[in-house]
Amino acid sequence: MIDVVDVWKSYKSGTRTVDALRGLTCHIEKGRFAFIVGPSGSGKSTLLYMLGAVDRPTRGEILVEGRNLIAMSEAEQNDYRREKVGFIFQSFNLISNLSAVDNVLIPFLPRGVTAEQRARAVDLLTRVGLGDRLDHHPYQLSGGEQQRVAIARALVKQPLLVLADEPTGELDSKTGDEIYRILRALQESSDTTLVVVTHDRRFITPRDLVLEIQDGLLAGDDAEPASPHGLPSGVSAAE
Ligand SMILES: Nc1ncnc2c1ncn2[C@@H]1O[C@H](COP(=O)(O)OP(=O)(O)OP(=O)(O)O)[C@@H](O)[C@H]1O
Repeated sequence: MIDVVDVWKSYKSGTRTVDALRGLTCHIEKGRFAFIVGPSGSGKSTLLYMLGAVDRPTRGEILVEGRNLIAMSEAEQNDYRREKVGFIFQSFNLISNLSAVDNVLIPFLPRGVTAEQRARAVDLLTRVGLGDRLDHHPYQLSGGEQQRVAIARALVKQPLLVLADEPTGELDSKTGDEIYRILRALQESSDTTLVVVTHDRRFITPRDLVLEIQDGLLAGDDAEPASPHGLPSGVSAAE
């Protein structure tokens, strides 16, 4: 479902160029729980945001269900992000003057919310354990509860892909466990593909895909030319 082929991302800062990704190739099957791990500065978030068409690679291809994100126009990329991708951020990014249910409905606000969409938002909030907090505002919710609202918001449009950047980074470890339990339950009950950047490997199970990044490449790919074919050696999938 997702094919990343020989992707480079270079940032210019002053006279220096930083190659955040250096010809990275990987494959993520539909419905997988995939973790992007690796040292700080290795390119994890850069890869995640490329998958969400938040930014364009300098070179390479990113195919999502056969469509090349890089060849899309700005308008097509906006549609892709709006319709196909749910984002979960470390800092929740809720709107403070909206209730929990209205925060979940944010993706639909520009075009008007239907009764079916509202019902889906209420159902998702109930499934993440916030059925009795629908009208609470973010300041009335704990960090873990706010992240649960953000998870419901990411899933309400039934996206193809959910991208999470350190979703438990601002939470204590017990709350973090709870967030991963919820993410996993929601992911297993749908065919959504979930890609999570994390420093915390506690949540990885043998069923998950682990993309280990080092220096802008999958670990182990350093000595090899990036190839659009074959299984990159940094991919481990214990199935
Ligand atoms: N907008 C930017 N401009 C210049 N350099 C950038 C930019 N974004 C990222 N970089 C650089 O690209 C490299 C990879 O950054 P990235 O954020 O993807 O790493 P990361 O693995 O997610 O790190 P962390 O775990 O610390 O969040 C780093 O050297 C970073 O400084």
